[in-house]
Amino acid sequence: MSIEHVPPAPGWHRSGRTRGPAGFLSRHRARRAQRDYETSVVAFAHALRGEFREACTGLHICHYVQVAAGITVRTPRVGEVRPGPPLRFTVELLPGQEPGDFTAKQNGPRLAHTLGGHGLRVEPLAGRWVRLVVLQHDPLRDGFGLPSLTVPTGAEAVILGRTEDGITLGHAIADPAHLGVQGQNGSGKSAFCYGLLSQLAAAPDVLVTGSDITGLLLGRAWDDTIHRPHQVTGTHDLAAHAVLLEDLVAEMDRRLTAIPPRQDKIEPTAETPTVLAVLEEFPGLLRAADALPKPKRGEGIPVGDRIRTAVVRLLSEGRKAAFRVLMLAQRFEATAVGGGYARDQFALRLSFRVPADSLEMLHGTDARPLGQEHANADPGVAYLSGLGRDCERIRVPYLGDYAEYCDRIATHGRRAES
Ligand SMILES: Nc1ncnc2c1ncn2[C@@H]1O[C@H](COP(=O)(O)OP(=O)(O)OP(=O)(O)O)[C@@H](O)[C@H]1O
Repeated sequence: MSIEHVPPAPGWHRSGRTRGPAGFLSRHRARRAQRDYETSVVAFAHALRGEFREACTGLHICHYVQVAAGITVRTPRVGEVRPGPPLRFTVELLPGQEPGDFTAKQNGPRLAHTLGGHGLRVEPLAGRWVRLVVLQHDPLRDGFGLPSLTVPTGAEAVILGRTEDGITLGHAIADPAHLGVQGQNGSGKSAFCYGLLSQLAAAPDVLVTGSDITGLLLGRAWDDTIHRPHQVTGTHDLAAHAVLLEDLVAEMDRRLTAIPPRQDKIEPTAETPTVLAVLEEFPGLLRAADALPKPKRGEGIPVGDRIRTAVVRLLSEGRKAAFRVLMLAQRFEATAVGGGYARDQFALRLSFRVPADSLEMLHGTDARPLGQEHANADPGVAYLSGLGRDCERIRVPYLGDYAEYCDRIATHGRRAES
């Protein structure tokens, strides 16, 4: 059985006022409707307490207490109940319990299903009290569009996605984290990056630079913007990718030596922007560069090695110089992304649909239980580690088709001041 609260009749308000014409009869009806409503809320709260208690017992979110008559079960006490939607109620944790106990080990969806919802969000309140919010929909299943918005500065958070408990997550590119994104063909990596870059395109203290052998994420869409001269695309001149990355390393070194006294990092400004180095399909770039004829001994360094060295330096030393790397790959295998050391530098990691072993490779053993399920994830559903949160699945926003991305960059992309 699940519980349901029937909302009051249209025109009625909790305050007791109605929207109808004034007069004795309507006041009488309003008072009666209010009484009915209050009675229904009390009955609903009573039913909810019973269901919640049973669910907690079933899931062992309870204490077993030995009394003279045998063993009795104590469950967290329910306080205020608001029928919603969404249904929310406060709960006092038992000694030794944590807010996370309600969502650990699949407890969240199980509790929510008992209470007639889809998922559960836990919001810590004061002391031992928490608020439980029963979500009606599956936030991962419901896509959400990305409005045409941009951030005014890299210090402001761009929208990353929506969690299973319905919270919208953001991330400021000025925060010291490199981003690693993996996913099979068609899993939604590019669409995610279209959304991310379009939100950053106008910020005066962000420069979107990088290498893109496909020429779709960077390149033509950015023509006429201030970012475009700092982007290299295509496979016709692979050495140009190495040159760009080496130039970025030189700029990083210049910044590191110019850090003002008593500071240990560069504060991004319009003159010294956060440099977002996008590496679209990086393993593909390395493969293509490694396939070039090797220079003879003493005649220079192979292009692939130059790219690897530059990227490892950006990853390991770039954070303090306001350099951020956004690397995309179908699979974050150490050899494919410049080594295990390079892979370890990504503080923020997102996996779109990938086989279970790839998921574990990037996110560690914590991700193992979700491996099979995530291997069949819909496009736009990603597994996320980082941001100081537990690993979780999110639905990333969808801006629309590629033409929409081009339009947004053309509209918002920062231009040189004339
Ligand atoms: N967030 C999303 N919400 C809904 N649908 C999405 C989302 N992201 C992607 N899609 C759908 O999935 C399709 C493939 O997405 P996308 O091109 O971004 O995948 P990809 O991982 O970049 O693949 P490839 O490696 O081939 O470029 C899109 O055309 C779109 O229809």
